[in-house]
Amino acid sequence: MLKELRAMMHQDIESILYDQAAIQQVTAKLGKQVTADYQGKNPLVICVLKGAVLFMADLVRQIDTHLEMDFMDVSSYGNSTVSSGEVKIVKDVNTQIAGRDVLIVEDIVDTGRTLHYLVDLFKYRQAKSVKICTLLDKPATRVVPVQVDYAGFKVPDAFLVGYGLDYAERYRNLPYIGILKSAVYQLKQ
Ligand SMILES: O=P(O)(O)OC[C@H]1O[C@H](OP(=O)(O)OP(=O)(O)O)[C@H](O)[C@@H]1O
Ligand SMILES: Nc1nc2[nH]cnc2c(=O)[nH]1
Repeated sequence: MLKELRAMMHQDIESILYDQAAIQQVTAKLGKQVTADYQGKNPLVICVLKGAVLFMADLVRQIDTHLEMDFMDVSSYGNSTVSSGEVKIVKDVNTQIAGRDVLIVEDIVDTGRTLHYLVDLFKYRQAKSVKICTLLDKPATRVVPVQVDYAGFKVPDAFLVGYGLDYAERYRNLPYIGILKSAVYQLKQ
């Protein structure tokens, strides 16, 4: 049953960009960089739900310093492949931000709106520092500027799913990252 569902989801994928091995390799590299930069700092590592949850789980296991974790749920795409332009907080963090070294963990930076909003928010809350670690960076579609401190892969201008990334809440559980066939969403938008 699980295999059949996986095969059905796979039929909607145009091509696989990064398989599990590639994701694991780049995550280990990012973990080493973060480890080196945050020695003795006890960073507050904030996962941006829902897309970044798988990356966060793998990344923190590659970071070799004390750290704290928190989770923020923000959304701007709904069931569309196009940003609504409005970032909505669905769930805020529970931790006091003032004085903390904040590391935001994202699955993808696309228009940059989500991260621009979050960086401003954490600076307003007087974080000591705010940095961004994203698995995927799509620079061609940037609308607002964002300084990405750690990036796994630079990706082309295509709608990606898998390994946490969804279309209409589907495909997050694919173990790889692929380009979604446009036929899947063209009729629905
Ligand atoms: O750079 P941007 O254009 O703002 O896009 C990036 C954001 O879009 C996705 O989240 P989405 O709003 O789809 O919510 P989700 O993580 O719950 O899927 C992704 O997880 C990022 O948070
Ligand atoms: N699933 C998914 N969500 C996104 N949010 C911003 N860009 C993307 C993308 O390419 N795929």
